[in-house]
Amino acid sequence: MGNMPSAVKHCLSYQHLLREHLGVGDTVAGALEPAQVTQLSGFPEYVKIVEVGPRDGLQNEKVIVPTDIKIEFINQLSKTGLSVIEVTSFVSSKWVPQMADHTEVMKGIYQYPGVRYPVLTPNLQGFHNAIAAGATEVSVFGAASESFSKKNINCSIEESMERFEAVVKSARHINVPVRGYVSCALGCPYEGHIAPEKVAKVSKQLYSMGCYEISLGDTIGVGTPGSMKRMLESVMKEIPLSALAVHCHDTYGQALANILTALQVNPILPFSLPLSSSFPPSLPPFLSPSLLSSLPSFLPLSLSSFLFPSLSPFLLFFLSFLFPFILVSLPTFLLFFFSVLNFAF
Ligand SMILES: CC(C)(COP(=O)([O-])OP(=O)([O-])OC[C@H]1O[C@@H](n2cnc3c(N)ncnc32)[C@H](O)[C@@H]1OP(=O)([O-])[O-])[C@@H](O)C(=O)NCCC(=O)NCCSC(=O)C[C@@](C)(O)CC(=O)[O-]
Repeated sequence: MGNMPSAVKHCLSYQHLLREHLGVGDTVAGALEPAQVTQLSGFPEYVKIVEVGPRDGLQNEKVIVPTDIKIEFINQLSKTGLSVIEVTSFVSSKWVPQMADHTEVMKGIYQYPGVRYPVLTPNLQGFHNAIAAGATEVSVFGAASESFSKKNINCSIEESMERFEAVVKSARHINVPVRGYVSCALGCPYEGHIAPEKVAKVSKQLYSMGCYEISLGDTIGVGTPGSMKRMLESVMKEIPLSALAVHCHDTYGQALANILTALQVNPILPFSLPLSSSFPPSLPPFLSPSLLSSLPSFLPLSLSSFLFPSLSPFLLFFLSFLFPFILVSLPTFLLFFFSVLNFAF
């Protein structure tokens, strides 16, 4: 799509998605016919959003963001109604200098009641540092690709599992919940295609050792609805859907399509995807994050490096099925109102 701004690309793929996958014409969600709204039913009632901007977003910034700005950023995010904000990584500053201020950030933020602030911990050293800095939830991060594991955390998948077991064991002693990431769930920058069975295997290992949620990362954004579906179907054979999350990078503008597919895979059971986008303070009231976080927990969703303008149509579309009453009843009410006026005068 050449130099088209990413927000426009998302809108285009959103329309494409409606047409191709849901049989809905050139329309926006707010203008769906009642029959089309019914077609969209079967989605989970709630999406849990795991905001990962302060970690996954800032770790990729060429210019290192000053610590006080990070703290302010996280404090502002906390006020939006998000229930989970990934704060930083307790990793080596030689590997990721952007996260070198992890301790200061963790100690500096205001931890709002009701908001959780997980941090990444690749090994016991990171875990102990995180706990000492005040972390109350951590995430281990493995990969379904050997090459990626070596490049990212300098060990094989097998070695990483041993390290993570040690972290989970220590965390359990002090009642600290642990999330598990599986990178390269839909493709690897070094190995290309990754078999869904490999993703399922690593996911199962993490879940079996005690990670309460497994976040399946499309690390380089090469996933498509088809590969997302195949991968999820494979992972779902090994671990319950209620323990799954997805983490979609939008590198090629496919994140919305992939998330929609994930939402459709099994609408009956609880589901979890992390959606790492920050909300602007001025959402329309019916799309407010506090509304999202107050709905029953069915689905966490993580979409990395996502901008609000591209998120908005998705949320509008996704939430519209929650409001068929509003969509249908407003025109009906107006018709009724005007026909009464007509009758009266
Ligand atoms: C895992 C290590 C540390 C292994 O790195 P290593 O060099 O193999 O570690 P080591 O155990 O041999 O120790 C070497 C040095 O590192 C230090 N060290 C050892 N551990 C730590 C620690 N926890 N915190 C701080 N320092 C640490 C240790 O103290 C020692 O220091 P020295 O004696 O040389 O001064 C390294 O590879 C690393 O830090 N990797 C970070 C990778 C990373 O953060 N990647 C980005 C996050 S993952 C991601 O973005 C994917 C995700 C989650 O978003 C999902 C998706 O999109 O797919």
